[in-house]
This record gives sequence, structure tokens and C-alpha cells, in this order.
Amino acid sequence: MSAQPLLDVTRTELEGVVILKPRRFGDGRGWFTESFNTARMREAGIDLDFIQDNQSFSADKGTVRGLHYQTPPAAQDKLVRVLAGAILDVAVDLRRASPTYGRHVSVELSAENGLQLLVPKGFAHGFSTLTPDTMVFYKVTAPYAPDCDKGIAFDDPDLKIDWGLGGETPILSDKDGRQPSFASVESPF
Ligand SMILES: Cc1cn([C@H]2C[C@H](O)[C@@H](COP(=O)(O)OP(=O)(O)O[C@H]3O[C@H](C)C(=O)[C@H](O)[C@H]3O)O2)c(=O)[nH]c1=O
Repeated sequence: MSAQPLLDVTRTELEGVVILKPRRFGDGRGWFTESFNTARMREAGIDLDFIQDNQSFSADKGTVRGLHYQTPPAAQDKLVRVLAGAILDVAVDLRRASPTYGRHVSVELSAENGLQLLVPKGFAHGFSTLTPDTMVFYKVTAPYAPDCDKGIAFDDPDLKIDWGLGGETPILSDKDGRQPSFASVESPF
């Protein structure tokens, strides 16, 4: 029986957006994993230079952060994982020439399932929290650039994203409560 790969990679219907699952080595104490390894990423054909780590804590279930992206020259690739709790992680294709322009994928990432989502440049990113006390950690390939930090309304009617909120009003930042519609955004990608 072949051993589980050290890094399992699953493509999604959006070209470039992939789900990563580093192998966990379990024993009587719990488990160990190499949560990030550039050699394993390169073997998977992912050759990105992550230069900044971000971390956000959301106290309440039903928090939505997003949809956000940075425009060139500060566009970011993001590698997202959850250290505590669970999120519905969403990537929206903003690449105007893409056959999946305007389409999204949503993946449940949790401390328990150990899944990670790679969100390349050209995609908007956001997540909703599925548990209280959710800690999200993500690596990015470009520094924070406030002037390039843009957004799209999380509840845009054209994007039709189900955030798993069960009809509840989400907890949002003021900024995310007034993001522009998808139709009004001139994507730079
Ligand atoms: C993103 C970022 C923010 N900040 C400062 C700016 C604000 O004073 C404060 C909170 O920022 P913001 O409200 O934009 O944080 P989130 O709503 O969690 O935004 C992030 O969440 C979504 C899901 C993303 O994908 C982006 O990485 C990022 O936009 O942190 C920094 O100092 N550096 C940074 O890289």
C-alpha cells in the first residue's frame, strides 16, 4: 500500500486555486506535520516566494472578512490555513480573460481537517467563521499595500456566495459593510 504523500494537492474548478493537505504523523501524543515546506510545494509545481505571514482572530462564529484583493504591483498569492476553529474559505476569479471569471470556490478549512487553500494573484479572497474563536493564518507573496487594498461586497448578488451563515447577519468590519459591487469593479487582472 503506497504511503500517504507528504503533501496532497487537489485542484479545483478554478485554475490555480488548489487545496493542500500536508501529511500528519500521528502517535499516542497527538500529531506532527510540516505545515509549510518549499521543497514539497515545488514538487507540486507551486514555486512562490512567500514574504509575509498574516494571522487574524475572530471571536464570533458568523464573522465575514472579505472579499479582498490587492491590485498590481502589490497583488498577492495567499496560502490560507486555520490554526483554531473552522472557516468557509472563498476565492473568486477576477481574471477577465478566464473562462471562470466571476466564479468562486468555497472550501471548509479547519484546525481539525488541516486543509490549506492556495489563492493565487487575480482572485478575491474572503472567509466566514464557522466556529467561535477562529484563528486564521496565511502566507502572502507581497507586502501589505493599503493603496492597493481593494474589495468587493461579500453578498454581491452576481457572485451568489453562500457563506454558511444560516440566514444570520454576519459580523463585518465597517469597510466590508460598504464594499463595491462586483459589476462596478474594473478588475486589473
Ligand atoms: C491585511 C493587513 C491589514 N493590516 C492592518 C490594517 C488594519 O488596520 C488592520 C485590519 O485590516 P483588515 O480589516 O483589512 O483585516 P481583514 O479584514 O482581516 O483583511 C484580510 O482578510 C482577508 C480575508 C484577506 O484575504 C486579506 O489578507 C486581508 O484583507 O490590520 C496590516 O497591517 N497588514 C496587512 O497585511
